[in-house]
Amino acid sequence: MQGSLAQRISLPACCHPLLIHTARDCWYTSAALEMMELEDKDLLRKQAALFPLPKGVKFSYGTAGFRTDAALLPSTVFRMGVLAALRSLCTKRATGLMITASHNPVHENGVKLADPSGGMLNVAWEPYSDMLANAPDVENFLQIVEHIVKRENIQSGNAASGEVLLARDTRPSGEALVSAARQGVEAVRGTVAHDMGVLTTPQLHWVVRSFNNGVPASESDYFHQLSDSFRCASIDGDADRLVYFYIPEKHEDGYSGPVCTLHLLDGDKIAAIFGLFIIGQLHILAGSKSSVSDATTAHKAVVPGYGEVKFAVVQTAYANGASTNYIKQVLGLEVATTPTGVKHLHKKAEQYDIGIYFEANGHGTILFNEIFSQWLQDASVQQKEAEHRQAAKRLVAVNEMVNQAVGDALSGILMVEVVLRYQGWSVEQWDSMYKDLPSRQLKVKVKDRAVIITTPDETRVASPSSLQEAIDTEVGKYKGGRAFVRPSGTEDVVRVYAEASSQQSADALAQAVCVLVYHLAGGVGPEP
Ligand SMILES: CC(=O)N[C@H]1[C@@H](OP(=O)(O)O)O[C@H](CO)[C@@H](O)[C@@H]1O
Ligand SMILES: [Mg+2]
Repeated sequence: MQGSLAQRISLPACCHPLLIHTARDCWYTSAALEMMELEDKDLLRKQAALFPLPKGVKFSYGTAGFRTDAALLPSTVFRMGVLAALRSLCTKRATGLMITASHNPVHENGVKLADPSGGMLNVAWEPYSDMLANAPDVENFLQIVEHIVKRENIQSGNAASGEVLLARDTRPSGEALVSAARQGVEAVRGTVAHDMGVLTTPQLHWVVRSFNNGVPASESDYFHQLSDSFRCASIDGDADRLVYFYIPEKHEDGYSGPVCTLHLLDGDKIAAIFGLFIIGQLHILAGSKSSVSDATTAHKAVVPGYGEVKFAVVQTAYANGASTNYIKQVLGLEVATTPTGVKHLHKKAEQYDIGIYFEANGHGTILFNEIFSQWLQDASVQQKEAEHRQAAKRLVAVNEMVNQAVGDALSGILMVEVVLRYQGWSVEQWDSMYKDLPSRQLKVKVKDRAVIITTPDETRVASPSSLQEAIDTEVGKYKGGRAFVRPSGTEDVVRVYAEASSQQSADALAQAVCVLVYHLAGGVGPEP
């Protein structure tokens, strides 16, 4: 840029402010500018005098703000407080000021400004930052402020019309620097500062943007927005059970009973998506063209170099019938059934090369047997086709990620997220793999729950036989009905489970079976 400083500053106000940018090595000295109101100037002068420029230092706004040893920064931060206030008055919207030196040593600190949009300070204003930060004395500083006010046509007012949101990182120097920034903001008449405390830089930017958009803008609103944009996972008290859920946009199941807008993706659905992912990888390894929806060919995964991979999903009688159908018929997988309780499911799953087991209530994991694990490890390196090596690698990764000692909600979440990402699915798409049959689970108190003896798979009562006959008659009244009872292994009750084609029917069937248990197996207390 050619021309003397005097020439440059006498350019008309409409010229691009970047022209002034070249003046950063010189001090602004024009007296030709109109003065701010006397009282505004007095306040600024008084406050600015508290923050003298350290000797022999030259500041530069750099890529995204000033950054240096924290001890050198109070004057710069004060002045940036003033600039943030001017920018706010100019735009008639809130701006932001962040005190941070990011990853740099703790004795350093820095300041950067956020524009009303929530983005970085408008580059056209960066030259002002440099000029203000380097003004050698108070009078010079005031002249630059006057210049900005005039050039940007800033109307300072009596009413608080400017707002600056301040935040800092956790450095020990942060609090004092925020105080300097606040004094800078409030030295500009009509402007107030809001201290938002410790925030990350992007949080401060988000807060500024939200504030200006008139939406809730606190730190907790930030976290709510983040968490609300996920659908949710729920883990139980000791983190060995996992379910997902989401609230759909609109309630579409037509159920007229108690309002329930929550969609639950339970252990059955987790087993289904894990099954889908694993059979997909086995098909790749098998070089099979069959798709998961081609049940007739999908049944067996015969992998060259290994043979048939024994792969099954293990469930209990509580698995929703729709999940069992889906896993068998759509995924083409073997489904094995065991009595309730992880100890039974785990033992069964160990009988396969890969065994997925899940109880509907979210207990479950995936087991790989040792020989197959070793084969996968080798295959991930030795398979000729890159696609086959990749499929083996994915299974090796699953083998390492899942907790094979017992069901583990934390590793389960990671596994679900990985598979959703691999499939490119939302939680809603996952949910739509199949639609749960309406079901109801109830419990009945009896004198002695041990009077009920079930078949090994717990789906039928072996004794008293009159109870099973009565249940069969009741089930026969409901289209697609299924019901079973069993003594709980953890509570002093008999559990009743019913499924039917509508929620009303499932409720009615469960209720009717409760009454049968009460009468035929020594119910106590009032009739259910
Ligand atoms: C229907 C049901 O949810 N039963 C639960 C419950 O067993 P019961 O035997 O049904 O009380 O607690 C077990 C231990 O937590 C769990 O494994 C099982 O799934
Ligand atoms: Mg638990």
